[in-house]
Amino acid sequence: MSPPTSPRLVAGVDSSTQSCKVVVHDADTGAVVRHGSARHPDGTAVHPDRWWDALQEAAAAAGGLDDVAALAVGGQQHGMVCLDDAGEVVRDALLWNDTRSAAAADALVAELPGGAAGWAEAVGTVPVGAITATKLRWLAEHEPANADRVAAVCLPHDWLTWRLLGSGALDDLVTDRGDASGTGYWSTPRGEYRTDLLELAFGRAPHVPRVLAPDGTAGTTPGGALLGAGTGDNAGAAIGLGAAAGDVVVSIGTSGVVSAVSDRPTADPSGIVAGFADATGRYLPLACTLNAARVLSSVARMLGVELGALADLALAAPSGADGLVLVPYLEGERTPNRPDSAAAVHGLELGNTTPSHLARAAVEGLLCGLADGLDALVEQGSEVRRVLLVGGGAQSVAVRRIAPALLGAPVTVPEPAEYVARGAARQAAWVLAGDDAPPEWTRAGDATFEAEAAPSVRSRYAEVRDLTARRLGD
Ligand SMILES: Nc1ncnc2c1ncn2[C@@H]1O[C@H](COP(=O)(O)OP(=O)(O)O)[C@@H](O)[C@H]1O
Ligand SMILES: O=C(CO)[C@@H](O)[C@H](O)COP(=O)(O)O
Repeated sequence: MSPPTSPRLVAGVDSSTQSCKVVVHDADTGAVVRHGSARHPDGTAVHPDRWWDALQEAAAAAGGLDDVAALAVGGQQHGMVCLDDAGEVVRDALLWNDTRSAAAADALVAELPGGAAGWAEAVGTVPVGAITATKLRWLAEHEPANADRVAAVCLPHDWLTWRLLGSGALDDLVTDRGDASGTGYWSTPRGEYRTDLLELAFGRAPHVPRVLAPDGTAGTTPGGALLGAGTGDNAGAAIGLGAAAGDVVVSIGTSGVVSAVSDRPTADPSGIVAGFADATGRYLPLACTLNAARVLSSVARMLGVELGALADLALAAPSGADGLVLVPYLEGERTPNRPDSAAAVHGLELGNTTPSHLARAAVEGLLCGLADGLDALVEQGSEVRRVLLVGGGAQSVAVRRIAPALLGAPVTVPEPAEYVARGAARQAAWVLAGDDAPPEWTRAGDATFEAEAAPSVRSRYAEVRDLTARRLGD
């Protein structure tokens, strides 16, 4: 009898806003073999070395990567990583949720002929403070000495892939179409860089990463593992979930995201739907809010309870919280574009001033913002057969139960797993196999939630969502 053979292993990395997760999978079946994670620092400007440190810590916690045949990195989108001509980081990266470039975004929208519609046609997305191009404009205007040092600009997953490659040569920087499509200077409909828009934003065109095909390889790590192209975290989640036509993915992490894979690019001049690309050669129209899981943790802190108790409180109040509405713009907001707004509570009456009502209003406010994004996605042509709910916030039983009523569709909660890391690992397995399509990895353990639609909760939220105070900032 021949001895049992060990499975071939692949790893996926999710370098997200709050943490880094490393998951090692069986390349053939997708089964999780081992995993580890490490925290990222708080804040919206972070030195990329901290992501590298967290990746090392998470990989060690996952039992190391020495026996892994291939790996790929999924990462938070849009963050501006600037390198000088020696490959040194010029300044802390400005993350997707850093809103200091909101005025630069307005200026860039005004400067392109056609304004918002012109940008939507050109690259698929109307720039807001999240988009990399606006951060470059901010840098050029506010830190000219740093701007002068910039030889190359890339994104978090590009930089980590480059560090894993280890050559240190700027020419070895690579990205993929999923993450490139969030820069504001790569055209989703045309599949190529718009160097003219990079120059418009920054005044000149620094070196940018080569865009690999979805099954392309960045090379080999010094340890001998094949490196996949990697992608942005939302494209990573879509491939990790195996999202198909009619599936809408709602992710409640640091950001709130509603996205759907599509065979055609979108161009939404309202700016609500960002016309991104996915990690398989298709498209990923997406609406992203700045305020998601942290709405729940913040309100839990206000009420002095844990997240589980917050969910119980929310479920103890009636639908609509007897008129209490929480508009959750704790960090300003991106969709809708309200970078200067603070959060608000409306509709206080003697009868609804209980912890339970506030907890309910927090869950409903968070979900109403995502439901607005879902409506916009449908207007852009996405079909909704079911909603797949993922991210840390999907662990909340209140979110699971209330989401179908506000999103207007059955909500499927896949078995808790790191779907971004799984997507990156599936991409790595695809590169390793050299096949035409990613390997078939099956998922088990979906739970489905249904509820009667609650249009009155949506309309009460819509009445007050623009009634907010100005944000004083941090
Ligand atoms: N049971 C829960 N209820 C509500 N929020 C939760 C729960 N479990 C985790 N979270 C939140 O999920 C967030 C982390 O989710 P994750 O998807 O990993 O975020 P990110 O990818 O942005 O780092 C944290 O803000 C955490 O508080
Ligand atoms: O900016 C976007 C999408 O456009 C965010 O979704 C970021 O990609 C960060 O994601 P999380 O850390 O919340 O997963």
